[in-house]
Amino acid sequence: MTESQPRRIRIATRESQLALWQANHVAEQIRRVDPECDVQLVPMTTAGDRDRQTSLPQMGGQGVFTKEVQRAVLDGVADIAVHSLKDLPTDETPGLALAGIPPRAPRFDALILKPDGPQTLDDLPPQARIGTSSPRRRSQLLRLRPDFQLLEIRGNVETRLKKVEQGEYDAIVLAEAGLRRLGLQDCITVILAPPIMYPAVGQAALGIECRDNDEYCRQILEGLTDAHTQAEVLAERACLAALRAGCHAPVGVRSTVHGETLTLEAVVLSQDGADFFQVQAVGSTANPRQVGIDAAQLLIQEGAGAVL
Ligand SMILES: NCc1[nH]cc(CCC(=O)O)c1CC(=O)O
Repeated sequence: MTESQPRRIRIATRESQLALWQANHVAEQIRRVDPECDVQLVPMTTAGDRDRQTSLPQMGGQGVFTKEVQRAVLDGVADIAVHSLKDLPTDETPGLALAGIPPRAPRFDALILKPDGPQTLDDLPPQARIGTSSPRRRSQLLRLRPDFQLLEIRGNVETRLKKVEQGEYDAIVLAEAGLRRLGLQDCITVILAPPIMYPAVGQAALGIECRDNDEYCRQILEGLTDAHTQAEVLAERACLAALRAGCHAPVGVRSTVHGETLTLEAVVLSQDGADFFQVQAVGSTANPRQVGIDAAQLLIQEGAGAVL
């Protein structure tokens, strides 16, 4: 990087409230590491934002929130792309590098119950109506309570909260991280942590991509990266990739780092929650991908391939 040249980073982002919060957050971090850098946002609409009716798996799934944002960086309309890592397909995109992985927020799921009804999962009546379109959340809830009615829900976080407030659902499940970022954490009734509910691969983490030959951006993004989070999410993503399952598969994970030891627990469920496969792989933070591959192999050995 030449010190005398004016520096600029244009951030491609979806224009949802959550995506804008995340992009602004990254902009602030960049300004902190390079106060001379002119940081701008380039908001855009993605396929996933345009079509709010179709369920995500039906839309062809992979990359509905990320493709356009990546395209802007590849085309040179922007310099970096900020994604919810959970929504970013595990297949590498030629020309782009996943160079920035900032510290992860609280990663569990949150249960939001109708204010005037029961206030725990166990107290919900038979056949309670639960709004979630995520196969991972549906399967894990059905494993506990096969009687629940799992119903599709789409729309942004605020729309979904309104639907449970108005009684269209008895409960909904959303990521704690997204609610916190939007300042909506007060609506959370209970946190659903393992072994009740394993979070998604990459949940609560951000992934920042740049063009793979952009040395300035790579250096900046490496400066925003948290080694601990990076080791966890690389293991989680390697597991999902090795299972050849997408972000809509009923796969949950919990990774932990202690010193140089990386542990990955992974679960795979059938859609109805009746079949449940659970494994644990342990390895080194120096080779996180291997831990993910090992976990996937264990799952396949256990027979999880039959439900993926
Ligand atoms: N698939 C939508 C999505 N992508 C990222 C988040 C929340 C933030 C995160 O988990 O990183 C959400 C909403 C949700 O799952 O409640």
